[in-house]
Formats: sequence, C-alpha cells, structure tokens
Amino acid sequence: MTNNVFGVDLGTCNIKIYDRHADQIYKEKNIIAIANKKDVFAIGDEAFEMYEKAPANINVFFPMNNGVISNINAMQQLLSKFLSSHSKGSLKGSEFIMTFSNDITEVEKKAFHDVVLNSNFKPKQVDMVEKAVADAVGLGVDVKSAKGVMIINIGADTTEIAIISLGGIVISRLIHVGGNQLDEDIQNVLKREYNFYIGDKTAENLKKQLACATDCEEASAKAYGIDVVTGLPVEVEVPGTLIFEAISDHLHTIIDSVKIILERTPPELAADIVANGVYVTGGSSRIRNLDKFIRKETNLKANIVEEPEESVVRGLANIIADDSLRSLNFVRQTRVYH
Ligand SMILES: Nc1ncnc2c1ncn2[C@@H]1O[C@H](COP(=O)(O)OP(=O)(O)OP(=O)(O)O)[C@@H](O)[C@H]1O
Repeated sequence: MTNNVFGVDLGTCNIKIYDRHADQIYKEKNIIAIANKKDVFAIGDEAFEMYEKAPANINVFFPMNNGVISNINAMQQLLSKFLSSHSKGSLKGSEFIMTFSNDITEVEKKAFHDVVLNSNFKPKQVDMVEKAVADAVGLGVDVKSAKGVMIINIGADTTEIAIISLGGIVISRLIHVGGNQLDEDIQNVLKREYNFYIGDKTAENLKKQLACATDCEEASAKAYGIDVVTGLPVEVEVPGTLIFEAISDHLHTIIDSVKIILERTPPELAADIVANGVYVTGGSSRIRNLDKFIRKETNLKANIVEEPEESVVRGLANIIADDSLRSLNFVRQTRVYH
C-alpha cells in the first residue's frame, strides 16, 4: 500500500483531518487535558467534556489561540494521539497538507509546518496551502480561473476575508473576531443585565440556540449559572433579543472589514463578486439570517454553505485527490532522515 496522505486543518476550536486511505474526515474539538503537568489525560471531544469541570491537577486547554498555535508541544501531542486513534495503519512516512491563514507572521506559519514535520510519526513530506484557497476549493469554486471570488470564513477566534483569483490570494484580512468573542459578548451582557454568571459552554449553547443576525423571530432559552450577588446557582430564561443586542457590535466589525476589502478590490474582480455573491463559511456562519444581514449591509448576495466547519478540509481532500490542484500547495519540505 502507498503511503497515506492527510489534509490537516487546525482550527482554534476544532481540528479537522482528511485521511486519504480511509477517504474520511475526522473532526473533534482541538483541546487537550494534561494531568499533573505532564501526562496526556484526554484529547478532543473527550477532553472537551472535562472543560470547566476538571479538578486542579488536570489542566484542560486549547493549544491554539487567535488562529495560531500557542502551545506547540501540546498541539503535537494532541495531533499524534488524534491521528493514531482515528487512522488505521502506520503513520510513518505519510504526506501531509496543512493550511494556515495568510495574514499571520512567518514564525506562526512555520509553527504549523513544524508541528507535523517534527512529530514522532516522521512524515515524508509536509506541504502547505492557504486556508482561503482550500476553502474555495472545498466550496466547489474553480479557483484557477481568472474570476474573483470572495471567501469569508468566520471561525472560533478569527474571521478571514479573502479575494481569490488564478489560484492565489489577491487581498486578504484576518481579524480576531469569531464565535468565541460572541460567546464572551453573551457572558458579559448576562452579567450586566441579570447579575448572572455563565460558563463558556453555556454561552456557546445559548448562541447556537438564539443567535441571529437580523429579522430575528421571538425566542428564548433556559440557561443555568451563578447569581453574582447571592453566589447561588440559578436558572434564567434568556430572551433572544438580548443575544441579538450582545453580538451585534461584533457582527458589524466583521461587516466593516468586508467593506474595507471590497473597497480595495480591483474593479474587474469586484464585478465578478457582484455577479456571483460572496461565500460565507466557518462554523460561525451558522448564525441565523447571516446571509440576509450581509445582503442588507453590502448589497451582495451571500452564499451560505452546508457543514461550514468542514469546507477547508473538504478542499484539502479535493486537492489530495486531484493532481491538477496540487500546484496550489507550496512550502514543500521533504524530511531527510540520516
Ligand atoms: N449553530 C451555530 N451557531 C453559531 N455559531 C456556531 C454554530 N455552530 C458552531 N458555531 C461556532 O463555530 C465556531 C467553530 O467554527 P470552526 O470550526 O469553523 O472554527 P475553527 O476553525 O476551530 O476556528 P478558527 O478558524 O478561528 O481557527 C465556534 O465558535 C462555534 O461556537
């Protein structure tokens, strides 16, 4: 059997990997639980179950922050466990294609590359592809044509806005606004309005149930937390209107960045974007009526995609399967074993 090829999209919240031999995508939370400062206790969805619930000797944390690797050691341990638990057969000598955001520093890009290159599964080769390009491939866009395409990927800690043409990024912008900031907005508004303190998971659940960008229907949801004044656990019925108000500023921050990119887009490419609309993806694009909101604010049609967390890794799968797309990869590095 030939060596396996993996497409790896490391996100701040989720890790998504395509395995060519199994022709399957694996997705879990990008989180690790370390016991007694050294032993890997759990990773992925299992570790997420422990988040905000673990005793003092178990540290449960996300090894990525703001779309970049903040703890390379932990990321390496997590990746190694993740791959060996999902993928059958030996990992040694496999090829990897990694993605990264265009607007991060060279040192941060190198960390994505090195996390695999220096891992214990000794890869044969590590290629890199820009996340927005993989995203466009995953959305079924003909990236190699001379047509301009705008991709807006709203993830957990970041939003990346990019214009693509002829297989490359013409202009892009990465802002530190994503689902995590919306969760914080929800926590803050509940503390301010109700003296009510909730954890990160509860905030995320409220967002998934109630968050809406415009023309919101009346809705509410129950949440459990702590009354800041009495210190006692309480249940509160949270109205959707409050969540709408809480996240509104950050949604406008995203739109402002989209407008800045549109202003800087060369006119011929802008014409293509007007004709085809923008593509909105990433997990946070699941916010209700986001397409209507973008249309209202920019006059552009917004194409919302299915399974938006997986568009980048689907793109990697297509690049792996289709030799004509392999030229989209770069920073090719082959490991030399002595
Ligand atoms: N139904 C939903 N409504 C709103 N937000 C959602 C919904 N489902 C998932 N999300 C949010 O999507 C985000 C995760 O998306 P995604 O997997 O694309 O991010 P990531 O790739 O891990 O992060 P980043 O791109 O910032 O590195 C989380 O913040 C999550 O709360």
